[in-house]
Amino acid sequence: MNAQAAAIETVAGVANLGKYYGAGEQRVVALHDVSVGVGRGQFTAIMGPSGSGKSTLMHVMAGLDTPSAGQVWLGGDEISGLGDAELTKLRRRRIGFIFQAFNLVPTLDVRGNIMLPFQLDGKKPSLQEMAWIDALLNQLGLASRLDHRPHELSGGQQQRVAIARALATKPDVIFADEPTGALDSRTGREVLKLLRSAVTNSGQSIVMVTHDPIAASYADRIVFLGDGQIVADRGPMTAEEISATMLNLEGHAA
Ligand SMILES: Nc1ncnc2c1ncn2[C@@H]1O[C@H](COP(=O)(O)OP(=O)(O)OP(=O)(O)O)[C@@H](O)[C@H]1O
Repeated sequence: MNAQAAAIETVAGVANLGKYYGAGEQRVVALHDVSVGVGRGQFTAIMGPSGSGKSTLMHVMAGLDTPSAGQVWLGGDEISGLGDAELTKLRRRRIGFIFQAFNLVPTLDVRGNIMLPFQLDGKKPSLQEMAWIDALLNQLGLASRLDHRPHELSGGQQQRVAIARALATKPDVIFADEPTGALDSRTGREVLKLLRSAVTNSGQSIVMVTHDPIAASYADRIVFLGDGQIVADRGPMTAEEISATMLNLEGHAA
């Protein structure tokens, strides 16, 4: 893949990415020569067996970790080579995160958690941004919970707060790491529908790491990793087709 072309057509991408840990006998190749671009306004799932490099790829794409080799792009900007301070600013302004464990601030209520990205960036939301946040709160069924702290909410409600927080700033891309991993299957499906709707109805770009075939079946595209490399890159698939592909990959790895 041509890195420059990827930068023009994609909202986030990596070119010839390598991530290595340790040296000599201890050397672990987490990712080797991975090139992939994530489409703007698309829901992309990253799947693969345990240890295949999913989290590492997500962390490097999101500027949470630095590459050992290759380039990383966010929109038209190369972010590989940026220092910690610049990466922190970039993550605050241009990237949203949704984690398996929700990662809400326990001492802040729902409103405080959703406003956090603005606060950390030292700015007040504009009137337009406030209107968008109000619409999100209504859509996510959180309007009557604004004064509640995370421990007063169910897991599904907490994840909805995390989704609202991620969507509030309309980031270039949202990275979701096993967003349904801590939820029962019914609540998990509700969360997946919300993510799907953010892509379909609001044009948000989402990259989701998961090993749940049902979660990945909500995506427009599924990138399969095996042993630190991309082994398949597909359009939408059913959960059954995804399970079969995973079994095949795990069979090869065994
Ligand atoms: N800090 C580290 N030091 C050494 N090796 C690491 C480190 N982080 C990850 N690895 C190794 O890199 C490889 C990829 O790990 P990664 O966590 O990206 O996989 P994964 O596909 O997300 O796995 P899982 O589904 O189990 O979370 C694994 O072999 C892992 O042991």
